[in-house]
Amino acid sequence: MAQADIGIIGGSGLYRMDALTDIEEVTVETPFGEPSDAFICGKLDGTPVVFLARHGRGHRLLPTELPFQANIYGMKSLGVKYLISASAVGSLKEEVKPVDMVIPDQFIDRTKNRTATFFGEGIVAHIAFGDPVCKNLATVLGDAVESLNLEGVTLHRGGTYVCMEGPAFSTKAESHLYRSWGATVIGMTNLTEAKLAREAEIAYATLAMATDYDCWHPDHDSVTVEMVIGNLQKNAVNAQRVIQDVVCRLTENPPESEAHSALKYAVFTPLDTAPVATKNKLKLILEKYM
Ligand SMILES: CSC[C@H]1O[C@H](OP(=O)(O)O)[C@H](O)[C@@H]1O
Ligand SMILES: Nc1ncnc2[nH]cnc12
Repeated sequence: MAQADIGIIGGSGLYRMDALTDIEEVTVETPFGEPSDAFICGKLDGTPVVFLARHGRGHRLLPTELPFQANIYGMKSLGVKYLISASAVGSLKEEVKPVDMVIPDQFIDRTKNRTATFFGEGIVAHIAFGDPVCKNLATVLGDAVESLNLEGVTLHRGGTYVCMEGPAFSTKAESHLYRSWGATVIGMTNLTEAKLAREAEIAYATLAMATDYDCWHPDHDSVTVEMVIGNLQKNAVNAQRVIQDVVCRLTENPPESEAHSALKYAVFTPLDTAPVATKNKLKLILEKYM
């Protein structure tokens, strides 16, 4: 099976990477069910990468329906060590305008209906998640954005991403509440992915691209899909340029990441007495500690 150190998950609007060459579609079977779509393995300027359309090609899956565990497990099984998420978000701050890019360094969990761990069934682990994003990967991502000087795009390094369940957008009361908490952007996917990536010891960072001002903004009564789609295409073009640049930087200088040893002190259950079936299910993730 193809292997790559770098994975890319494309969110709303980003369903393919135009610059990929030597493409091979890989279907991965996982103990956590079917991933969102086939993994698109290929090369970006000569570097092997894996791309996955988060909602599937054709955008078929609701945020709640996303097979987060299978997607991250699939990336792990393809050898991914650095995972970049490209995502559409609503802006919760005046200064973050639509088409701006934010590289969040924190998340607030407002999800209600999804599984955000690989563990359970006899094996307990608690990963550290105080810094949920890989700082070094986020720095490389920010440097890539900065170097490109994209027209009309301001980069915001750091910020808090509220992850809501969806699929409906927020009420005004919720949107104002999140602003009062000092949050920067809102989306429906990245916190769940970041947790699972950390459990799988994959460094994770998000390129969040604003599509709208959510519903708090006095000039916008409600968020509409029309509003979001208007900016998605521009964001998808920009995201591809950023990703190409990031891949080049990661190839030249792969950063260290604390995520790569996240499980070292996280597993509470003695593995020698843990259920064999669960050990087998988690072998890919726990192998180096067994
Ligand atoms: C199409 S607007 C709402 C949708 O867009 C974002 O998806 P993603 O994070 O995959 O880019 C947001 O989280 C919602 O799922
Ligand atoms: N306003 C918003 N709320 C949640 N997810 C979003 N994705 C894009 N815009 C969003």
